[in-house]
Amino acid sequence: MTAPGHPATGADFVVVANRLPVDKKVRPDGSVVWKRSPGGLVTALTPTLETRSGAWVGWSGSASQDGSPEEKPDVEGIDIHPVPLSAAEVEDYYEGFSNATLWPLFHDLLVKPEYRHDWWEAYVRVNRRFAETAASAAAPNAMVWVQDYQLLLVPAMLRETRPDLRIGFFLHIPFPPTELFSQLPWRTDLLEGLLGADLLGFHLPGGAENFLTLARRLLGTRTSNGPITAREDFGAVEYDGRTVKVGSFPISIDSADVAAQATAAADRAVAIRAELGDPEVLLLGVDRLDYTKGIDVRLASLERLFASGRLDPAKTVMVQLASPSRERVDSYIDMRNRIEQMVGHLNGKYGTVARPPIRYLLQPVARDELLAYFRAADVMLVTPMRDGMNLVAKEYLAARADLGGALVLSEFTGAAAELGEAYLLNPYDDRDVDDAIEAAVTDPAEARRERMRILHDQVMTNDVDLWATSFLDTLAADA
Ligand SMILES: Nc1ncnc2c1ncn2[C@@H]1O[C@H](COP(=O)(O)OP(=O)(O)O)[C@@H](O)[C@H]1O
Ligand SMILES: O=P(O)(O)OC[C@H]1O[C@H](O[C@H]2O[C@H](CO)[C@@H](O)[C@H](O)[C@H]2O)[C@H](O)[C@@H](O)[C@@H]1O
Repeated sequence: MTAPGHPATGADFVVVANRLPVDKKVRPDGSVVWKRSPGGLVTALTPTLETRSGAWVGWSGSASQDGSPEEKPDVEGIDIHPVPLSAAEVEDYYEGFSNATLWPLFHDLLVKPEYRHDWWEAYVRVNRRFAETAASAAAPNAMVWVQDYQLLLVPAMLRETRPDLRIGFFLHIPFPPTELFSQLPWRTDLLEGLLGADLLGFHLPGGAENFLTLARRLLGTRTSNGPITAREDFGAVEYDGRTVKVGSFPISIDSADVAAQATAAADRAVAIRAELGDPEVLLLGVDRLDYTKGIDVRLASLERLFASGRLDPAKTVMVQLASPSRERVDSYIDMRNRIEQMVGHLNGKYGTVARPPIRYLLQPVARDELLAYFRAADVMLVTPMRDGMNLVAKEYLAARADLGGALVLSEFTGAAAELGEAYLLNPYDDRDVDDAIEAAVTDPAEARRERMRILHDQVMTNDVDLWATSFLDTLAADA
């Protein structure tokens, strides 16, 4: 049956995400090129997008002239539907409400969120545009999968016009406890927006449980109270005559592909170590430059370890590969200045002209080069104050099919829930951070190898295909 107000044709499976799987680049001469972005989400969903008739609704990553319609890029196997954003909407919806209100609030208030009604109005307007584009792209009774905190209102907006659709939503960042979420002047609207979905997915059971508590306290809805476990036991909210299923689906990576590519990069890994002067210990950090990632935590720890002689700066090199992110948001500008000051301080104090202990790049690194770094590093430093999952940790483990290396991992990442054999640390406890890094450097080789064997197997078994399939099977199950 065709529901009124939408086309009889269209895609059976529609992904709705803030970003498209391609980025628009405008050349100096004004011509436009679209570059495929090799993100995990695209890799995970490509098989489903190709086997069903699949569409992707999202933003190109650049402001369009006056918000006028974007041309449609050609991507094999996926029908792309760009959602145009004007320069003002990029400021208010993306940099503002998404990344200066929701992002810090959902990451434990690491910086103070700003609550601005003009940003909220832009967020509602842009969410409606995403919902309308998705509604016109979807075939009758299609499955629509909405992604992340930029689009919290889309599920209810879609249901309003397209009650025939099966709607899933996945949150890629932590879901905060009621006490934090309730700071939002628009808390009820956002909660009702999410409850438009049939299935709500979170990385961890804790996020799903926070959501159930919130729905109960804020809307007085009936909710389940049994335990939630990853991919197996689900919660439920009774809302508006429907049951909304709530579950935990920890995301992962294309593990086999990362392992194969990293193995192929083994020679380059040797060359990287040589370029760095063949240090005794090579430490590595790889992050978007974000205040949640704890880049400052690891630099401060190195300072203490060098100062106390627990690590020798003449024998140690730390490479920090940072990719620029949200560069016009104040808290990101502050963070960048702080990190760059710390790098300069450490090199000034503990380096020689020929050999600074910290090598810092602020630019995205090509995929094959990144995998060679993973393969070269003795210790991977993943020290976020808070992180929904952290795919870097999983990429490092998959890259170490040789069972070399060691992973230092913050307990405050989603990944830590699955990776108990890592050198876990509390990033708020200086001594714990120092001890974990020192142990990862100095533990006997056999002990480190045994940890890596377990961790590598874990990531090879639980890959991104399991994430996507388990979510979509659960969404389809009660249709
Ligand atoms: N400097 C960099 N160069 C290239 N890719 C990077 C860089 N830093 C991070 N990445 C990639 O970006 C992704 C980051 O994912 P994740 O760790 O989950 O955090 P987030 O999505 O919050 O940035 C990973 O795939 C990682 O390899
Ligand atoms: O789109 P940007 O503003 O450039 O930001 C990049 C992405 O950052 C966030 O990533 C999260 O998702 C990862 C995969 O689930 C997870 O491992 C990580 O912990 C999260 O921080 C954000 O949620 C995405 O929407 C952004 O595209």
